[in-house]
Amino acid sequence: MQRSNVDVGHHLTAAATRFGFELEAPAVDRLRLLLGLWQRFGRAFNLSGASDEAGLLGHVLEGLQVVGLAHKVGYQSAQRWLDVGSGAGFPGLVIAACLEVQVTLVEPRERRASFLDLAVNQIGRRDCRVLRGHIEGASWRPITAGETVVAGSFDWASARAVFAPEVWVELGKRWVKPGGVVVAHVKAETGAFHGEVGRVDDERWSIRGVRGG
Ligand SMILES: C[S@@+](CC[C@H](N)C(=O)[O-])C[C@H]1O[C@@H](n2cnc3c(N)ncnc32)[C@H](O)[C@@H]1O
Repeated sequence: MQRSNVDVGHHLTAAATRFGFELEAPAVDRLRLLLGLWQRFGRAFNLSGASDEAGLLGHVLEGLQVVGLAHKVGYQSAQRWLDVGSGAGFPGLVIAACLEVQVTLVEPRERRASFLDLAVNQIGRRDCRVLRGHIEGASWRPITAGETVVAGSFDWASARAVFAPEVWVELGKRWVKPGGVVVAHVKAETGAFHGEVGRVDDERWSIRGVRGG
């Protein structure tokens, strides 16, 4: 079923309210723009997963849970956020659309990284950057020479569907500063992680924040 723009905006703002924050009009506009880009370019850039609006909205809503966690735990503008294995931009592009944090989106695959570049520019977030390469433990293996990313330098780190959650929580702690927060996506029934500082739940997925040492 095709929703009107009004419906989509209402759906997004209602979800944000459910996740404990107010989604402002510029963020709604950016998310609408992104939904258009995912639908238009999904096939050409080989972005895996849903390309219909209902499926995409599911991914966006899970990203809004992450934004809700950032509000709940307490983020500050201009903080540095690392999103590993962004793929089509989940949750990295949703974060860039909603929060005034500097997002570094890491994605090894060329066409996906090109799409992320395009999308970051289209939503007017040129302060965010897209890097092609792999995160391996606390090491960075670049594909594009000269691009660096330094372990222990981020305030927040997320990775959805890239590593097993318990592996990611330990790995992510190496990428955040002391006191930084690692964001994990887990099934709702998963027990609390050691050092967990907040969670935002929906029916299927639970987003957890774990404080780095
Ligand atoms: C299953 S997709 C998930 C994409 C997105 N996070 C999402 O939830 O839709 C995993 C992505 O992680 C990337 N990836 C895999 N291993 C990686 C690594 N070691 N460092 C950075 N990215 C990685 C892949 O290229 C792929 O785009």
